[in-house]
Amino acid sequence: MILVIGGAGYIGSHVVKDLVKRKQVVVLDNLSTGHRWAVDEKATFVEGDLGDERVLQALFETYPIRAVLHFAAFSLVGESVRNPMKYYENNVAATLSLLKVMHKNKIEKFIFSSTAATYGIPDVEIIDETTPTNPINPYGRSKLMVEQMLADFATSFGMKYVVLRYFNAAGAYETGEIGEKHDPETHLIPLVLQHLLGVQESISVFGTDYPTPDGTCIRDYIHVTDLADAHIKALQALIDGKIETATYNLGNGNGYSVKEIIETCEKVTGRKANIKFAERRTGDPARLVANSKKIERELGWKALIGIKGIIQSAWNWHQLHKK
Ligand SMILES: NC(=O)c1ccc[n+]([C@@H]2O[C@H](COP(=O)([O-])OP(=O)(O)OC[C@H]3O[C@@H](n4cnc5c(N)ncnc54)[C@H](O)[C@@H]3O)[C@@H](O)[C@H]2O)c1
Ligand SMILES: O=c1ccn([C@@H]2O[C@H](COP(=O)(O)OP(=O)(O)O[C@H]3O[C@H](CO)[C@@H](O)[C@H](O)[C@H]3O)[C@@H](O)[C@H]2O)c(=O)[nH]1
Repeated sequence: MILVIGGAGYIGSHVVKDLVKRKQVVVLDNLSTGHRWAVDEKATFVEGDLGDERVLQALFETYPIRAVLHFAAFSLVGESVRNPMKYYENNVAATLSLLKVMHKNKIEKFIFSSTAATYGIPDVEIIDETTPTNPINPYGRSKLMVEQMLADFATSFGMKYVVLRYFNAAGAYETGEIGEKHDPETHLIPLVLQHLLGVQESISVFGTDYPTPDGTCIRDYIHVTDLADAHIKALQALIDGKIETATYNLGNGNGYSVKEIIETCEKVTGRKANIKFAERRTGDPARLVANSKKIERELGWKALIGIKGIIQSAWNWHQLHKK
């Protein structure tokens, strides 16, 4: 059985949908940002907090858990700058409780949702896993701290883990059952699409003076189903003993500026956006683009869906669930 913490959230619920086809799954989620309806009905659902050691102990005693996938976190760059305490408490302190209870129960296999935000402002165009980590906001630092704890737990306690550093997740499940629903929404692609559906009056571009060709921030967008596939492959490799510890980037390898994303959304939807140019958002690096060749080489994973497919699938989801 596999324990998925944060499995009611956007990325976690997509991984659960694919995982239940292969394994028995129990989801722990406190529903702080996730949704009960997003959890596949084949998974067992437990409502509870990651930081509650009694809840975790009960889970490990009740279910024969072989591995843990850990998605639960707060993950908004801007919010982390305004309220770092919230981030260190949930992302670091609560995760330490989890690792402690896992160690006590001799659960060794762990997959961790990390982020491109651990790299900060890299001095290379394309980021690989050897690029130095130097996060510039509390969110990125909170994720890097957990990565460092994992390395120490591996050295001292023999923990086996895979750190997956996602770049910008977007898109929805192909059946339209689940997709991205954050409240409030802060991510670029869903906000542009909600605007094009008439839910928001305009779309703001945060910063036009970045050192990029058109002055707006560049990101590498990765389809949530591609992310799910990476988790399935990483989990299997851990279970098979093919890898003991590893850190992988997960991106498409192509960067798109905020302006390019808005233009692609206009093309996919056939609608015109009302764009407002605004100040920079604190904590945003100018450019984050991945080299994900390491996981391709070692686990045979590759992103299959490009930017148009990502936006098309998100558009299908938003149209279906406008209300
Ligand atoms: N969305 C992205 O583009 C992106 C990119 C890089 C990394 N990540 C990481 O991926 C993970 C999932 O992101 P997401 O976009 O799906 O976020 P999300 O907010 O949709 O999902 C997080 C889930 O964790 C749950 N949760 C949070 N704190 C909890 C706690 N203390 N106890 C139990 N459950 C708790 C929430 O209720 C939610 O269901 C996060 O760790 C995030 O940092 C996301
Ligand atoms: O209304 C908006 C919203 C966003 N942006 C910009 O669009 C880009 C992408 O922003 P967003 O979609 O909010 O994603 P990021 O801030 O890049 O962060 C996401 O991607 C990171 C990995 O790169 C993850 O770690 C985070 O959890 C996840 O929220 C940034 O330059 C934003 O400033 C706008 O210009 N207008």
